[in-house]
Amino acid sequence: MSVNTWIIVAGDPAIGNLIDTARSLGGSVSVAVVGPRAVADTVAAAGVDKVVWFGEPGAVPAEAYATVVADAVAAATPGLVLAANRASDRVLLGATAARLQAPVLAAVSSITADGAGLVANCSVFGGIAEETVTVTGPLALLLEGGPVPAASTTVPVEELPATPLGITVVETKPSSFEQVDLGAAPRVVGIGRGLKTQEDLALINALADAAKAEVACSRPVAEGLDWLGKDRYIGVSGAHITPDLYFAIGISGQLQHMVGVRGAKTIVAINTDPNAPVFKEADYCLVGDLYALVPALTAALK
Ligand SMILES: Cc1cc2nc3c(=O)[nH]c(=O)nc-3n(C[C@H](O)[C@H](O)[C@H](O)COP(=O)(O)OP(=O)(O)OC[C@H]3O[C@@H](n4cnc5c(N)ncnc54)[C@H](O)[C@@H]3O)c2cc1C
Repeated sequence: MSVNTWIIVAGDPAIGNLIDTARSLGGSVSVAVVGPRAVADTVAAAGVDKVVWFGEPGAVPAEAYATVVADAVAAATPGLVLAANRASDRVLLGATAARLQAPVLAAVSSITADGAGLVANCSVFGGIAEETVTVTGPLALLLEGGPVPAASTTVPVEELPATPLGITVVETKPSSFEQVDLGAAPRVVGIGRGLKTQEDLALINALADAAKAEVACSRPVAEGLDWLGKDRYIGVSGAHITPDLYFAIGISGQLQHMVGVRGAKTIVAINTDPNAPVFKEADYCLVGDLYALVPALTAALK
């Protein structure tokens, strides 16, 4: 059984993982885009079959398009609707699922189609257990976005006239931390409580620059120590990432952290404790002091 899928995008075209998931089910892959035209153009070149775009949003937040997106996607009667696990995307997916009377699942590790419907494996209790569910009607899934793929073909962007709901952005103030979308990063350097001072983040930033990576952290570094923004911590209550390469540096590797990096293709861990749990899940285990190993790695990468 093949399944026709719609992907909903609210301003961030990082949907590589969603396209792979949709393609694995064999049906058509269509995308509904809310946001600037450039986002629709990027998605149209990412290896999908159809892209619809709801026009320039101006000062209107993506959430204002919830009903028009829900109506357009529901009219196509998809078997599956996907969105990346980001704030605005979640709102649009929820509205569409309600319109389709479809259940919404999050933390899904795999999805397949059999003769009767869809079968999803979902991680539950913070990754301690996995639940298998079957769904006979349409289904909506929240997944990690993944880097946007570059495909060889581009499809035309179809513009749909849309009247958004009455919400307007009147002011935007930047937070004191630089925002980051870890889900779209191909390489991530994660730092934990093995770092002694905030000033020592300079070592981590230098490695990230050399590796062309984003900097992330364990939860205590962002909540408690407050050395990095809360959008930079990874784990069950933080970001779930799917990079090609993840460095776990001075991170013990507790379950609550590791469930956020299980989608990483390669994990390199640095820890002074040879029995640190992180080494059970790492592909490359460097037992040693981060203050010696990180500068050495940075120099080697340069
Ligand atoms: C409900 C709940 C939700 C949670 N959600 C999250 C979450 O989403 N994300 C998350 O990260 N955590 C989460 N936690 C916290 C989690 O359980 C761990 O406490 C946390 O991940 C530990 O962070 P850490 O590895 O940085 O620190 P630690 O566990 O203190 O580990 C520090 C590590 O650094 C090593 N080290 C020390 N010095 C050096 C050195 N010089 N060189 C190299 N290595 C060194 C140590 O050997 C140690 O392994 C959650 C906890 C709860 C209860």
